Amino acid sequence: MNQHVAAEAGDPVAIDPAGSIDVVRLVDLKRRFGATAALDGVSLTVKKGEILGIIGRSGAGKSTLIRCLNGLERPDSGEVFIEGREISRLGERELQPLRRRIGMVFQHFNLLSAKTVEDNVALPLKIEGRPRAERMARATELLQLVGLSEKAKAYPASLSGGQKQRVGIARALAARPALLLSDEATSALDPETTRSILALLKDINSRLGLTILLITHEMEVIRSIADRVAVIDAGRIVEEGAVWQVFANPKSEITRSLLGGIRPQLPPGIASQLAAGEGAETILRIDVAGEAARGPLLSDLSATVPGPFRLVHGGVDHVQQQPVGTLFLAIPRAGAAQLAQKISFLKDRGARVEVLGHVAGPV
Ligand SMILES: Nc1ncnc2c1ncn2[C@@H]1O[C@H](COP(=O)(O)OP(=O)(O)OP(=O)(O)O)[C@@H](O)[C@H]1O
Repeated sequence: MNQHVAAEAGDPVAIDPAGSIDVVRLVDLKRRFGATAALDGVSLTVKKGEILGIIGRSGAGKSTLIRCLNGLERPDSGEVFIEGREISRLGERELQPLRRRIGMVFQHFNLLSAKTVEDNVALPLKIEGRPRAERMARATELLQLVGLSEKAKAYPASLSGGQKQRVGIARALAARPALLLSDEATSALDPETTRSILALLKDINSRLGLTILLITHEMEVIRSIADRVAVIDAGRIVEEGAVWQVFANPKSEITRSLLGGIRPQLPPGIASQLAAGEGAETILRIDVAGEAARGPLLSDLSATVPGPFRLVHGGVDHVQQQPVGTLFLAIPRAGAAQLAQKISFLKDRGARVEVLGHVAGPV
């Protein structure tokens, strides 16, 4: 049963019946456009202080989700709680103070070209009617935070893309939001600038405890700074979890495909030779993560189970300080008798093992 409290604007706003203190909680959100289900029952939470990444391909429903979050779109059904308050059925007047709890960072920065950097940063406070001295003091503080103090009097046209995005981040923080919503904030930037902007977001998250919702179509962005990831496809959350666990063990095809570019894959030249049945070598894929990846897996395999094997491709990556490895081994026919033993040894050590097939000759 919903209780009611007075919102800042003075109108009744339903508070989360679950008594949740999550910054965002979406419950079974649905929104159709004709025959298209842009959101088809999305439920998720963003906890205070965490960085949640939402990833999906074009058309997955990310923009519709953002518009429901900031009240620009009304869901057909379901609930949107921001800091425990249900916002999806509020009018414009009631929405305004709640909307200020979300600071937005955009792909194309959306800075005002006729205003200086410091005036851009202070804009949300001007809209709130704060006095100029307070606005400028906050802009100075924020420009220092994002490393752009010397550009306070510059105009956006004189800034690089990365500097513009730093201004965008500073502006998003001006009104001390509960949530920073980053909508493809690094998609227009080169890889090095992307890394520096992501490092800045992570730094702000750690230093200020700021909650961040990252919307992206790039797994590399998720990998760099998110704590948790939710994968959206055709309006549904198809997978959700700690980033390193989703990297280590993706459950859905779409997640595997989004990871494709940054997780080791069997080189196409070898993959194209794979066949079922007999061959000179059997190719195994071994996925191992966390504790299981910390031990001397291959040397123990060699010492415990007789018969040769060869490392064909792969490596160990680190995601959220956890090792996440994928190795491709070739077992020559001479070692085929011990293949089952090798597989069960690896599985006992917590690895996932898949026989990909056989190749006619050494690859
Ligand atoms: N106003 C609208 N009218 C009709 N269809 C819409 C509308 N908004 C979104 N859609 C459809 O809903 C689906 C989800 O769209 P949405 O823009 O939310 O996806 P997205 O993940 O943000 O994609 P992109 O990354 O390309 O921006 C798509 O099939 C889209 O065509």
